[in-house]
Order: sequence, then structure tokens, then C-alpha cells
Amino acid sequence: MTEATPSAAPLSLERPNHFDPPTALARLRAADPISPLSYPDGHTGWLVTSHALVRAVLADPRFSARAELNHSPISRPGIAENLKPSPPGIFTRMDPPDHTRYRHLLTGQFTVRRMRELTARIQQITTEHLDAMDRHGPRADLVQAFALPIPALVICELLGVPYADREHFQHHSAALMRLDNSPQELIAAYTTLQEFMRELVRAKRAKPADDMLSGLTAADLTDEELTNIGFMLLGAGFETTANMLALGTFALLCHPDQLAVLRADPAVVDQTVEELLRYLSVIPFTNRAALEDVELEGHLVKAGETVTVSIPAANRDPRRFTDPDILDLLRPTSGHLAFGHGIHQCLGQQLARVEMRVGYPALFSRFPTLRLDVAPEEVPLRTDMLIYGVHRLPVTWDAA
Ligand code: HEM
Repeated sequence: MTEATPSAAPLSLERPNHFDPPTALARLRAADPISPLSYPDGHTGWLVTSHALVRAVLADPRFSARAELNHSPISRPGIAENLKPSPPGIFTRMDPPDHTRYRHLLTGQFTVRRMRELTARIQQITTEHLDAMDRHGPRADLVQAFALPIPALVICELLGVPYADREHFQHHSAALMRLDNSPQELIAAYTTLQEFMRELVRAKRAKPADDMLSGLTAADLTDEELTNIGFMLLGAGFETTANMLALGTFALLCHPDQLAVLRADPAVVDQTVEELLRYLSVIPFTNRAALEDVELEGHLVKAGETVTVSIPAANRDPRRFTDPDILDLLRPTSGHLAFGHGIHQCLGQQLARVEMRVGYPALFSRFPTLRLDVAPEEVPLRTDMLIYGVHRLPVTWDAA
């Protein structure tokens, strides 16, 4: 068995083109599904790149999600200290039984009724934004006109954030996602969002309404826990879906044969959403720390070492998906790992799916001639952000 060695390479997030994962990942996966990885703080751990092994690590209780045990493969000075150990409520970086308690409370808030009502609101807001695009057209930045406002509204409705406040939190959550922000900028964004949530929690306690934060005030949670849960949902649920909507539209516009498949039969929208999630994998990685020595594919992962799992690499593994680098809306996609796997699998996945299942077909049926307004190479990519996507997507269409 081999041990992690100091010759380990750092994680590369650099993509070779708009839609494919960093080139090194395919090479590493073909050579060995687990390889040594060096972390900016000097730690040496592991990078896992095959579908089978990513799945196995995420399902294995010998690996911990706890923030204080994990090293980050990307440097986030300023912010890491604030989140180690995980503040009360940030259960995405906790293990059972703490994770179980919070997750259970939250699952109880994602009720069928609330999701049904949100679906109706998503349809309404999508139509309103497409109407506005039409009025101001025939040109738009699809990110600002469509991809950002829909998930922003959803998270507002879910948490009971006044919609008028959305620009405020959009601005600060974008700042938190930047990889090149200084520690001061990261801390300022973090503190502002925390303060914003703290105020909201106070307001919900004073005057509960029919939203998730208000619902959670009935649970045995402190203000700090509630604030952090709101903060975490904002971080987890907004940028992810916004980037999938914009990057997914970009991908479909660049693959007219596939867009034609969706246009010909809107019933394939569910498959479209799953294939775009697999193909684009906007979340680049997640981490787990070994709680004990674990043998993985002939390598000894020692207790305390971090294992970084690559979601894009897993979702493009040829041993799991035939011709994985081809966007094929009709392929079987079951088992893709875009929402993670195991006990931390995405809590908001059904909501994210609804946003995309409503969003893509509504956009393409409203604007049958929708196309890029710049060459694809000119679309600014979010290679400088934690969650991948596009900064802007200039589009145009033939006015009616
Ligand atoms: C396309 C959109 C989305 C993608 C690609 C995505 C992806 C993910 C992934 C990969 C994880 C697992 C992280 C890990 O194992 O460390 C996760 C967890 C989570 N997601 Fe999402 N997500 C999306 C949308 C949402 C939405 C809309 C919400 C909430 C409204 C949400 C809330 C959460 C929460 C709370 C967790 C932590 C669950 C836990 O630790 O038990 N996500 N998501």
C-alpha cells in the first residue's frame, strides 16, 4: 500500500473549455482513482476521481464532514477560521448525531405543501421575468434577466426574506464565492450576511409568517443556530441553481442538436435537467476527513488525512457513463453525483429540479430563436469562483 507523498500536486480548477472539467482529472482517473493531493496549508491528502470511489467515500461513516478535521484544497484565508469548528447550525459540515438532528428538523420544513406552493411561484416569477425580457429585448444578459432572479426569489420565499433585500444578499453571497477576494473582503461579506440573517431571525421570532425560518422558530433552536441555518441555505441554494440555469442554457445553445431534442418533445425536460447536472457539475469538489486508517483501492488513507472528491470527474467517468464527455439528453443518467451522495446528499435537490424543469422549457418556448449575442469564447466564465458557471450570458432573439 502507498501513503500520501509530498510530491502530491495541488487541485486544479482550470477548465480547458466552457463545459469540460479540468483536463488533469481524466488523466488522474485513468491512472488511478485515488492520488495524492497537496493542500495550500501544507497538508497532504488525497484526490478521488472515479465514480465508484467518490460514491464509496461519501457513503462511508469512517469519513467525516466536520469542518475542523478537513483541509481545504483551495485557499480561503479569513473565512476558514470563522467556520472551524462548524458554528451551531451549519450541519453540512457536521457528522451524526449533530447532523442528523439538524437535518431532520430541516427535512420537516421541506413539506409537500410548501414545495407545491413554491412551484406555482416559480412558474409565476419565470413568466414575469420572461415577459420583462421580451419587453426590453431583443437583447439581454440571461444571468441578470433570468438565471439569478428565479433562485433568488425561491430562496426569499423559502426563508421569508423580503424580496426587496435580494440585491443586498446577492451582492454579498457573490463576494463570498470569489476565489480571489482578500481575507478582509471575505470576512466583510460573511459578517454582513450573518448580520442580515440575525436581523431576519429576530423579525421572524417577533412576527412569524408562513415560511421556513418562521416554521423553525417553533423548534428548539437558538438564534445563533437559526441564523446559521438561514445563512447556510442561502449559500447552498442560490448560487448553485443560478449557475445551473445560466450554464445549462449556454450548453444547450452550443449544442443545437440537443436543444432540438428538447424543443421537439418538452416531455424530455426531466432527463434534460439530469443530463445537464451530470455534464456540467457546477460544484467542483467536497471534502471528507478519515476518522481512522482506511484502505482505498490499495492506498492507505491515514486517520486525519483529508480526501477531496471530484464531482465533475465522477460524473464524467467512462466506467459509469458511456461517452461521458458528450452531452446526450436521452442517455440514462441515474446515479450522477451532482447533488452528492450519502447522508449529506443535497437537501434542496427537488426544489432545484423544479426551478430548472420550469425554467429551461419556458425560456426556449418563449424565445424560439434565442441565440448567443457574442461568440462562445467571449462568454466570461466563472473560473474565479467557487461554483462554476458564467458571469454573463449575452443573448438575442428575433423580435415578434
Ligand atoms: C442545482 C443546484 C444544486 C446543486 C448542484 C447542489 C449540490 C449539492 C451538493 C453536491 C451537496 C453535498 C455536499 C457535500 O456532500 O459536502 C449539497 C448539499 C446541500 N444542499 Fe444543495 N445543491 C443545489 C441546490 C440546493 C438548493 C436549492 C438548496 C436549498 C434550498 C440546497 C441545500 C443544500 C443543503 C442544506 C445541503 C447540505 C445537506 C447536508 O449536509 O445534509 N441545495 N448540495
